[in-house]
Amino acid sequence: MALPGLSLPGLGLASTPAPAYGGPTQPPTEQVARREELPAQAEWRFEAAFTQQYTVRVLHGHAELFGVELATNQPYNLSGSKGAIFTWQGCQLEITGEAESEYAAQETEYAIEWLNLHGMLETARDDRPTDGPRVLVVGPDHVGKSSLTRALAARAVKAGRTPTVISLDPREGLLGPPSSLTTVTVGSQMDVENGFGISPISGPTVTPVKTPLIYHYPYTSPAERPAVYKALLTRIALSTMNKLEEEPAAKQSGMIIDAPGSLNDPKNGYETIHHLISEFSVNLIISIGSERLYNDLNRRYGANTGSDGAITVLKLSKPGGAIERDAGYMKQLRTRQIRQYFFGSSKESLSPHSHMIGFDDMIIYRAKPASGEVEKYGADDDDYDPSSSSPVVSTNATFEKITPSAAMTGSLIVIKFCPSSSEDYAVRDSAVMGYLYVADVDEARKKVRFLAPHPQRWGDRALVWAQWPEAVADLVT
Ligand SMILES: Nc1ncnc2c1ncn2[C@@H]1O[C@H](COP(=O)(O)OP(=O)(O)OP(=O)(O)O)[C@@H](O)[C@H]1O
Repeated sequence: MALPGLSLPGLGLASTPAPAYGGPTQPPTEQVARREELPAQAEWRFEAAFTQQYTVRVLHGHAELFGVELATNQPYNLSGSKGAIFTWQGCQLEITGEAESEYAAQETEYAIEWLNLHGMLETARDDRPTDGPRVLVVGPDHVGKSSLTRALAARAVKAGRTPTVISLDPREGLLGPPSSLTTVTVGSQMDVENGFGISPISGPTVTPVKTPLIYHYPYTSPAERPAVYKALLTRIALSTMNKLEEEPAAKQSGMIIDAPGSLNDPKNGYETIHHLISEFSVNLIISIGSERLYNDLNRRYGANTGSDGAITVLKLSKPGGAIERDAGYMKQLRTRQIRQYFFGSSKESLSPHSHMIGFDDMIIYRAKPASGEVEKYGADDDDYDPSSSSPVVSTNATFEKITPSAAMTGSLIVIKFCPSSSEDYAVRDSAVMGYLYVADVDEARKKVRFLAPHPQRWGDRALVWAQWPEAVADLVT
């Protein structure tokens, strides 16, 4: 079955240009630019829908978006984003377009807390050059954890460091589509519009390369398959630590781990937080937006010394501007991330390639849905042993082999580095080589047409049908 409107050059079908990035936006209309004067330590908070053209330009003074400085006189397209442009000394902005919400705010004490935290990390980096800070950011959903992570990384890069950012929320990808758990050492400044930008696993890039190592967690929440999630954490920690051992400057810069908000749950999340702390030898825990979580962690770790020394637990308040992103917005964000993976961003467009492969020439696995039994936290935890790489018992296998079907149309397929005949645990633990998009499944001719970032085939690798994130029907129009 072909996707409606599928007509991308390279897919062998009639050609019409596909949008290079993002979703469809409203046709540009004549927009009147307006000016906003921000006093010192104020911020311009905005929520622009994906369909709204929204551009901001700094006319005078200095301003930043989550730690990344905006260049004077350059227009930034902030369509489909929510955030705050902050100024330390005051600035004048020129704003063009409509937003769902926009206002100047002066309750910005959080910015000073974040700057102090950066100062504290800098001191730790200078005091212990061979052993940088290992920071875990935890808290409920929508309290600014990812924004803090981004701001700390941006400030560290500005200070000449190369921090490693570890993003562990399967609902939102970093340098990859949702379901990616990413570790990346950041050596160049982030982009105001596109954050961490585009990864080379998406295709050849011209901007300074940030090469991530990506693992795949095929469920929406760690609580769905805690043993699978924990096994991946162990794997990510090991690869990250090994990499940092070879790069003294990155090791000194340390790591910042952005944990999913769903871990803020004593019953279904705390055990995973403890596992995270131990696997990454975390020495600084930042708890945002939850007194209870802070107290629970402080009670357990505040006075403790781990194998590498003391663990500090700090509490930060939730920034006033951090807001809930509803299900509709998150779905659009996921679609945009998938689109960006194949087609690039506003800064840099990519050209994906088409591959037609017969059913018999590939082995595809599907992540088994978490059964009610496994969903209950701990039920599949008994066979989890972080110190061994032995397979999980077959009753708790993560994957099953499937025959391609039309139901896969519009989904992502994950190419793992391991061979297609690997054991269940090896497929689970293997890093991601890249993603494919299922453009079309011809059940009669037993062929699948994939969209891939690169022209060359991937050889004998395990392929995993990702049912999360959900299929995107209009990726190619
Ligand atoms: N000071 C601020 N002003 C305006 N918007 C903000 C501010 N801080 C964060 N936001 C926005 O609020 C939303 C939630 O923030 P963020 O993603 O950092 O939270 P989170 O705790 O990581 O959430 P989640 O756990 O759901 O990923 C984002 O859209 C972010 O851009």
